[in-house]
Amino acid sequence: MLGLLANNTSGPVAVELLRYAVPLGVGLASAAFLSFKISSNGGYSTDKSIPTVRIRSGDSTHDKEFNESSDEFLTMCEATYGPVFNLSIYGQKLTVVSAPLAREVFMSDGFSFTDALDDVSGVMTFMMSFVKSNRFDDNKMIHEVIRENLTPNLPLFTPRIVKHLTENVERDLGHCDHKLVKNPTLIMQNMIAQAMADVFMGSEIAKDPEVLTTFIDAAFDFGKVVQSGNNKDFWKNLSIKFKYGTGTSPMMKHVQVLVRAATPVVLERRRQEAEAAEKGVEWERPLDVLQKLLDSYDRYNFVDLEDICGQVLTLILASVHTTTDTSTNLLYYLACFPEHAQTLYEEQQRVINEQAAEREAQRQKKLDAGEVKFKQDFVGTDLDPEHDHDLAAPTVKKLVYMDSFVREVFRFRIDRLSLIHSARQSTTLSNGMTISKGSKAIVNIRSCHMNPDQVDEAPEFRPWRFVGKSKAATKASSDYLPFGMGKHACPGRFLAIQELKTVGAMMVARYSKIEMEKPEDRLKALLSQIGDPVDSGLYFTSRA
Ligand code: HEM
Repeated sequence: MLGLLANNTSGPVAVELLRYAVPLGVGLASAAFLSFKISSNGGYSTDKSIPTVRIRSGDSTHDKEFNESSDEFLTMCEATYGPVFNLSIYGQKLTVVSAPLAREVFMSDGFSFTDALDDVSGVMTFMMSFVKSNRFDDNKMIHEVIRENLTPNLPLFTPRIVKHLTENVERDLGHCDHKLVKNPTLIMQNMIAQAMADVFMGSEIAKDPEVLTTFIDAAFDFGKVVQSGNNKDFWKNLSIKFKYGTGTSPMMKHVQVLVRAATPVVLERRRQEAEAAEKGVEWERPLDVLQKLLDSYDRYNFVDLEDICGQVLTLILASVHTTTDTSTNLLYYLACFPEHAQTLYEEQQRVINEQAAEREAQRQKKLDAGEVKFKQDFVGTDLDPEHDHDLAAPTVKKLVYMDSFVREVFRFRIDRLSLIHSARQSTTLSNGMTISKGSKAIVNIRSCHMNPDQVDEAPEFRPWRFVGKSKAATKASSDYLPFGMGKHACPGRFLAIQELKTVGAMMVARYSKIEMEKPEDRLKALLSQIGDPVDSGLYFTSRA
């Protein structure tokens, strides 16, 4: 069934490895997960006006109290100490910044998420080992490439994404009669990797089984290095630089897979482009990120194809694992709230029926006007009746209940403390407190997502709360931070949400029931974080 997967991602080992995979879109990698990698770097702000929360007698840190009930503990801290306070938690000394000041952490240039990630894991040295250009640009190039090329072309990418998702779900899940899938992540990762491979490298290269394996395994291999201890330790860091700074990075094998698969395709594209130029006709540029990078060769001073494939690898690390994790989590929400799955199904039926009727009306209009002679002349055109019921981009856009559901899942499933930022310079918040240079601020996401002033009945999962509001699942704001916000807000969120909504729509269309294998794990499933897979499998039952 999952024949294309490499051995190490197709069994229980994969689940274990998930714990260690830290993709670049590390917003999801919880502070708890990163904790064991840091001991003394940074620390809390030296500003004396920031209170330090008293440690409970008998404890040596705040971990135990936090773990007993993070909501209660954080509410108590805010009530007693105000929105900014210091904690000794996750093996670190962190300054917690809560709403309404949390947004300032994202909006100020004084704070960096990437620096914090590097501080706790030494990840940048490793990242630098497989790209040759744009190394210290603070993700500017990759951000631009996504913003200017990928996001605006999403409507064109959507049919290809849908095709891969559909093919995969039909092959790996198919018709089910209360079929137990022990590890739905494996199905999701295959689907997402294939769709991403098509978008990033183009349809032809995406067919290559080794490329697909790279899309799946890269984050695991990356995680294995990044998780291996306190990389900021001087000797450890030096050894990482020595080991991975010289082209011997374990990621290079993935770059080489991409280079090998891309080389003939790129040569053929060059040939076609030259031929078109010779004939004076316009060459129809292939639609994928690879082509966009090739076209931007001079703009970004890329060094060679290996460099370009290294940049694609960065994108893979940011996208595949994060989107796989959230798609899998979405399935658990559908299982936990079957009554809402029915509403989502009905919405989809309605929207698709409207689409089909609209297309039929357009065909009729053309026939009436004599623009098209016979009905069968529409076959193979944009108005081919075969595609009347497809999930096209405008259709996915109209799934407002699905959008609200997805946003509510992200809101509800928050990691209470997350998105650590390093202070690049001393920065004074609007309440007068200063986060001193070199210290670490962590965002109290609970105070943002569960803020009773902004969110009605915040502790409740209310999936339709955003319907009719201008709060799309892609829209970052101070009460919705799964993608961060401000200048560095995740540029891939438009693609990620498009895929998530499509996965959700496909699943409710195909399966009348998705159920938890172990209903007692319900709460864990709802609140599980990346790298912390749920123990319970899922049962699937097809619609009649
Ligand atoms: C559900 C899936 C995803 C989640 C939850 C997620 C989350 C995040 C978060 C929290 C950040 C940090 C934002 C900050 O610094 O404030 C981030 C950054 C980033 N993400 Fe995503 N991401 C996802 C998918 C993707 C995808 C599909 C792509 C690529 C197509 C991508 C590319 C990036 C890049 C390049 C950055 C760095 C941006 C910068 O530093 O300017 N992500 N992501």
